Amino acid sequence: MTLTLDAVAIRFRAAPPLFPPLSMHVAPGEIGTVMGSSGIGKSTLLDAVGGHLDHGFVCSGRIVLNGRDLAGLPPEQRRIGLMFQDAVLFPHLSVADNLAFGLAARIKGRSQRRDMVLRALERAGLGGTADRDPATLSGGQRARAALMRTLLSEPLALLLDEPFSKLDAGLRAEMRAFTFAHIRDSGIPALMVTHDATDAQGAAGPVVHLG
Ligand SMILES: Nc1ncnc2c1ncn2[C@@H]1O[C@H](COP(=O)(O)OP(=O)(O)OP(=O)(O)O)[C@@H](O)[C@H]1O
Repeated sequence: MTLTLDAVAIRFRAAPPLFPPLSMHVAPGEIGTVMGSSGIGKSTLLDAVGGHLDHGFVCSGRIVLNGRDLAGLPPEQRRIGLMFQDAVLFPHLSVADNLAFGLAARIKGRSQRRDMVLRALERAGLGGTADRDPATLSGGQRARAALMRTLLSEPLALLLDEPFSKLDAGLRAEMRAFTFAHIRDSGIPALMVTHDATDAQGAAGPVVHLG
């Protein structure tokens, strides 16, 4: 699975483009990093890839996932996972039901879903937390559970917008290593927006600076 941005540029209505045309190739399991000053359009670029551009924005160039040009496709047909600063688990569901959420459409058997969720929790170092209320987990545990929920939905690519910026320094290093290792293992391409040069170094993939 690969993600290719080919001369992608975004403008708002008749305004000039937010940044010069951007090209980047992200290989399977690789993490491409987008850096640049505040307001340059980094989050808007992720919106364009995910299919969530606000009304009035126009995207030119090509965004190609696994050989398929994404132009005009709605988000649900793109199957792109998202990871944001705030790892939000549904508060009214147990940890296991949170992870099972994205599986329900694809895996019909309840016990099969449960097995997949328990295995994912083990992999994330969260064995034994399945039936707990998410509010009883630590911030780091919640962040790991949220990432596993996203990966279990088998996205074709992953978008990360400042994924570690709200975590304290120790947790940030741990979560960075955890996230990047799981992306590499999953073999999906990821695109990460960050202000933090250490994130970019850890990602060890292609890096672009907008503007
Ligand atoms: N719905 C909108 N309508 C008009 N302009 C918008 C809209 N959303 C964002 N913008 C503008 O588009 C530009 C890019 O915003 P964006 O959030 O993508 O920047 P960013 O590089 O991610 O910034 P930051 O690093 O501060 O998060 C900004 O100038 C912003 O004001």
